[in-house]
Formats: sequence, structure tokens, C-alpha cells
Amino acid sequence: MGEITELESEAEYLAAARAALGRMRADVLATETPEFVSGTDEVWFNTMYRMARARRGHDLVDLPDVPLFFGRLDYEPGTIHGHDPAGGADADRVYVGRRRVRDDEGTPLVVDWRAPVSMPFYRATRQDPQGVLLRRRYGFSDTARLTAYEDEPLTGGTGTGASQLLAAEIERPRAGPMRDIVATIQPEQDELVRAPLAQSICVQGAPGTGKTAVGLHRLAYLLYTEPNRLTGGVTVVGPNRSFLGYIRHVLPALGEVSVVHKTVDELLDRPVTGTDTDGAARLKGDARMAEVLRGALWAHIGEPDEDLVYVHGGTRHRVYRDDLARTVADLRGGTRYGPGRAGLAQRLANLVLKQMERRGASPDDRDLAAVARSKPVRQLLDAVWPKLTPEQVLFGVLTDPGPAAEGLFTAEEQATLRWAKPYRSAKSAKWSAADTVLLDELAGLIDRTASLSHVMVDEAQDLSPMQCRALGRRCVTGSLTVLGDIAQGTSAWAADDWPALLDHFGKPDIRLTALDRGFRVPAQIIEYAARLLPAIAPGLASPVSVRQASGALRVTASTALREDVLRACRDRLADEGSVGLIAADADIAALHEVLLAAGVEAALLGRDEDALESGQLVCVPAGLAKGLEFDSVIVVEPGRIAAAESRGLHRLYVVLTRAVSTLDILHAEPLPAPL
Ligand SMILES: Nc1ncnc2c1ncn2[C@@H]1O[C@H](COP(=O)(O)OP(=O)(O)OP(=O)(O)O)[C@@H](O)[C@H]1O
Repeated sequence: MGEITELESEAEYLAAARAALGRMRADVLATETPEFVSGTDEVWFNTMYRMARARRGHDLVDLPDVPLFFGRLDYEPGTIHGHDPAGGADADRVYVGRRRVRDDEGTPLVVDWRAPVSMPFYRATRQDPQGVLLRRRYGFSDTARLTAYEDEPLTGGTGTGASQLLAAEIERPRAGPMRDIVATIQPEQDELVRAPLAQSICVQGAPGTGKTAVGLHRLAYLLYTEPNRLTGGVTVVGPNRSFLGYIRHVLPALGEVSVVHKTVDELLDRPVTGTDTDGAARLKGDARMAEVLRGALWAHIGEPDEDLVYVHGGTRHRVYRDDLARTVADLRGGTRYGPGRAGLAQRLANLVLKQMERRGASPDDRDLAAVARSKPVRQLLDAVWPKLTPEQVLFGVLTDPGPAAEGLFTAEEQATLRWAKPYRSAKSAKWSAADTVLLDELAGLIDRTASLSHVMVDEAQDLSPMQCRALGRRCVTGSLTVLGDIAQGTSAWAADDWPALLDHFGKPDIRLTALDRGFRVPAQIIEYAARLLPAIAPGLASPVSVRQASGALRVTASTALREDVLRACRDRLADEGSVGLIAADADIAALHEVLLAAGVEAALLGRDEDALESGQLVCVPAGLAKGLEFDSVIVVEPGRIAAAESRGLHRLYVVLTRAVSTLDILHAEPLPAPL
């Protein structure tokens, strides 16, 4: 019998941790929970207990393909606070994994990657070892069998150089939806992942620098460290359903299932029933609209034109017009519109009560309430501070922008804002997506909008100022993680720089940072795409690829486009990774047909909800490419993508930066000049 090797001993540790996790789960499931016998409350309690137990059990399920740990830290003996010195040399060793596993005595076998004791796994360097002697990384097979480990001593001796396991993870061919990066979070990313909850941050980063990954891991970190301060809810906001589908598994894989993923429209939760011209949509997203709407709402406040007379027990109590006017003026603008109306009713009732007291009566709170609800008070309220819905106010503005927009929008702009065919009433009006943002702004002026605890906004460079305000309104008491890339801005509002856009979120202390190491696109491909940068984002430096694979870029001037597309797809399908075929929105369905007709299996993104999970080859309209990545990308007619919209070159930059391994460009028409 030979000595067991280090690898075997680590495999044994893994097996022991697995067994311990199994026992933790069995314990939870076997724990007696009280069962009540009768009554609806009791039934409810029983259900809640059972659900909670099932959930804790579920949390402890051992996912067969997910290794229980991915790293180890050997600390200097005695470094870790609270460790038992009697534990010997092993006492200062921690295994870092996706979640905590303990043995029957409660001693941790695996610590959560988010625990403070795990932080040096991501941050310690030879210059700053943070008490760590050795960092070990593990390699696993697809079935989570331990196959390798790699040591990086942080003190003494000489460094081993770059980590092969890290490189292998970064170079791994991509397939299917986005995965977590817990095993390989980089120091500059970790700094953002562990930024404190109260700090709102904005991350500018070139394509593939890990913005989305960082944002999602930050949420997982916050949910672990600050669960009690996140009870208001955590929401991820992304540009469209396809993108949200692409990232939706990351947080659940990290054990966080409570985070809601929504588009801006879904978050605002108002039905979109109409459309806009491009010009109108652009103006409706403009920050000046906030002023217009505020003006339009408060313009409904009127001047009292007669005294308030309240008759009680045969006595007439009179409050003079001047006093009424002063009271209205006092309240106006001091609170939101809705509470202002309620406040006015109270103040009017108070004035009436003062008259009663002057005449020797001693009215009480019940009288106050009765007066506030009385007919003369209600009539006065309706005249000077009418009850309003957002729809009524916006109906007025879009029917005739003049009064509210004067001085803010030019006559020409006002004409663009005005409904071409006016509706008869607020009830029959159809609201566009841009209108729903305005309705939301009005709703926020009328009543308080409920605040979430934290909102992560991805692809934020595309938001209109009015959308930013809507998001900011939803985290007045919470904080924000804003992610984006100025060079990838394709919307009508796309910002040219962050400070201007960030202003609209209403978080003046938001911290602007940048990521510049690219983990997706190989150098050769990113350099090609970066030829567009001088034209689309002159101030921005091109990203630095950390990928070693040189990548393959093939640009083909084609005379038989369909045949060449088919050939390229078949070629790329021979490799194991995902393949994305990207073309202008108007062209993609026809290309999809071509593939199907030739017997090549392909899903069409946008039509098929699960397209990114269902097959190896996905046809992607350029408009939905943002945020996605494929191992191989085939771009058809870049010229048509660029020509399809006013920020077409920005769109093309997005499209050209989706590839992990290879990029094929096929064109029969000329390429855009910068390429
Ligand atoms: N530290 C890391 N270790 C391994 N992979 C990483 C790391 N950081 C990022 N990646 C990978 O790089 C790719 C790009 O990440 P991500 O989509 O988060 O970038 P992004 O900056 O949001 O890109 P885009 O601007 O194109 O939306 C993903 O496959 C991600 O898993």
C-alpha cells in the first residue's frame, strides 16, 4: 500500500464535506416541526413551517455538477480569530466554496466565498499576503470530480507566475446561459463585489470586462452580509427579456432566489398600449419633461373664489377667502400632491374649528374629522386642489403641451410632443412606453413611490433621463449598482458621459469606477472592433484582453452569401461551443429560414423564449445582441447593421464584441468605412 497522494487526500476531504452536507440536509428535513390541529391560522402556520423546512432542505441539496469548494487558504497559524489552537496545523486552513458546510460538531469544513475569511482568496498578493501562506486552486471535471490543484505560495521563495487553472476557466469554451465566476473573481472586480451596501456605484467597462458578472455577484454578496437591510427587495433591471433570460441562472446558482429580474417597462408595471414617433419618444425621455410635468400637475391648484361657510347646529361658521388662499399657498409644493390635498382638508377643518371655539364651543377630534369630510370642505377641495390621476395630467399635457412646456420646449418640439390625433379622454388614451415613464413620474409627484432596498441596472447607458429618474425614485432609501458602457449606447438617449446620466438617479454620492480587463473577446477581435471607437466614443480607450487564445477573425467578401452563411454555421457547429448568427433585425428571420430549409437546427432569439438554452446555434437580431456572448459569432452584412439605425455603428460595436473564440464576418455589401 503506497502513501496516499495529496490529490487523493483532497478528494477525501471533498467526499467528507459532501457527506457532511448530506447530513446537514437530512437533519433539516427530519427536524420535527410543530403541527397544529385545527383552525385556519394553524393550517397556515403548518404550511409555512413545511415550506420553510422544504426551502432550507432545498438550499442544502448537493448539486452533482457543482464542486463544493474551489479553493483553499492556508493562513499563518493563529491568524483566524476564534480558531481553536488545539486544532493544530490544520486549524488555520479554510476551504472556500459556494456555501458553508459544517461537520457534526459545527466546525466549518467549507466556508462561504462571501465570508470575510474568504476575502484573501481573491485579494491577497505576494506584496500583501493578508496573513495567507498559501493559496490553492482546484480543478474539477465536468462531473465535479477533483482532478487537479495548483499552489500559489504568497510568502518566501519565488512566484509560480500566472495560474493555469484561472487561465483555463477564462479560456473555457462558452455554451448556454451565463455562469457564476465565484472561483475566479479578480481583485479589481472583488473590490466592487464587496463594496458596502450604502454605497451606490457605477461601473463603466468595455465589452466583456465582467460588469454584469460583478453586479450579480455584488447582489449575492450583499444578500449574504446584509439580509436584514434588504427586506425592501432587490431587483435586477436589464434591457430586454432575452438578456434577462441569459443571466437568470447566476443568482440562483449562488443560492439567491429572491432577486427579481425585470425590464424597465416591467418594473414600472403600466400597460403599454400605444406607440410614439422616434422624435416624440426622444423628447418624452428628456429631463426637461420632469419640469413640464411638475408644472402641469401643480397648475391644477386653483384660487378659492369665495369664503368657506360651514353650518353647524344652526350657526354659520365662515372662513374668509384670503385665509383660504394663504392656507393653499402654504401647502402648495411643500408636500406631494396627494398628501397635500389631505393636508388641506385638515387645515380647512382646523380653521372652521377655530371659529367654533371663538363662539364658545369646544369641538373635539371627531368634529374635526366630520368637518374635514363635510360637503362644503369637499367642494372647496375639488375646486382648488382637485383629486388627480397621472393619466388625467398627462392627457392634458399631450393634448396641448403649450401651457406647461412653454419656455422649456421650442414651439417645434411642442408640436412633436402633441398627439397627432387627440383622444377624447384620459380613459380612452393609448399610452406608449415613453408615456408610461411619464405616468410614473407623475405618480411619484402625487404619492410616494415604494422604495426597493437595492437595484442593479445593467446597460444603463441606454436609459433616458426620465427612466433614470424612475429607477432613482425606486431606491430613494436604497442603493444602486449601475453598469454600462458609453461606447455601446444605442438608444435615442444614449449618454456621451456618465456624470450627466448619473445626475438623474438622484444619488449625488454615487461612485464612478471603471473595469478595463476584458475576459471575453480575444485581442485580435477586440482590436478589430475597436476601429469603430474613434467614431463612436472618442474619449474611451479600447479594452485590454486578458485572454491568451489569439482568437480567429475571418472577414469574407462573399459572392454567394447564403451558401457562405450555411458553410460558416456548419463549420462552427463542429466545435463544442455556442454559435451566434447575428444580422440586422430586418434580415435575421430570413436567415433563420435559410438554415431551417437546409436542415441546420437553429433557434431564433426574440421568438423563442429559451433560445439561448435550447440549442447550439442561435439566430440573433442585432437589436437583441447586447450583453450576450457566444463561443463563435457569425456576423452577416455589418454594413446593413450599421445603416439600420441612427446609432448603427454603436450597434455594430456591440455585435462585434460578442465572440469568445471566433468571429466570422460575411458581407456582399461594402463594410462600414472604419472597418
Ligand atoms: N473573473 C472572471 N473569471 C472568469 N470569467 C470572467 C471573469 N470576469 C468576467 N468573466 C467572463 O467574461 C465574460 C463577460 O462578462 P460580462 O458579461 O459580465 O461582461 P460585461 O462587461 O457585462 O460585457 P458587455 O459589456 O458586453 O455586456 C463572461 O463570460 C464572464 O463569465
